[in-house]
Amino acid sequence: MKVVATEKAPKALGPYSQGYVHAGVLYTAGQIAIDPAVNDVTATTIEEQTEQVCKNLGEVLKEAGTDFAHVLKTTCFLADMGDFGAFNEVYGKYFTSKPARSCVAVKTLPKGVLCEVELIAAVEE
Ligand SMILES: C=C(N)C(=O)O
Repeated sequence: MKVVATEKAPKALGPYSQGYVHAGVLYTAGQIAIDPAVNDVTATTIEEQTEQVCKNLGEVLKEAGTDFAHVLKTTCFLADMGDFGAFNEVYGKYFTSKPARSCVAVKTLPKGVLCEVELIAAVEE
């Protein structure tokens, strides 16, 4: 089991890691739209926040030695299901292999953000 940690993605907000690799599989924490350069949420719209989330996940994937093409499953959390279409527009640019997915609306997310995404990906060994 190997912990994944990169300064190119936001630091954990609590007692968790950015990701773990075990048996050739990466499990990430949920990423929210924190810009790691300033350690804060600067994006405001669902489109901007989804971009930042995907960029953050891209850095965690890279650190683990894998990429978006190897993602098996994502779980997406939206603060408002009314954002579903706009979220999908940006999400679809990154997850072009269309991994399995669950998408749910939740009451609130950390730091009051609009979306959070976690994923499971294969890591070539
Ligand atoms: C942002 C998170 N992944 C968390 O608080 O668990």
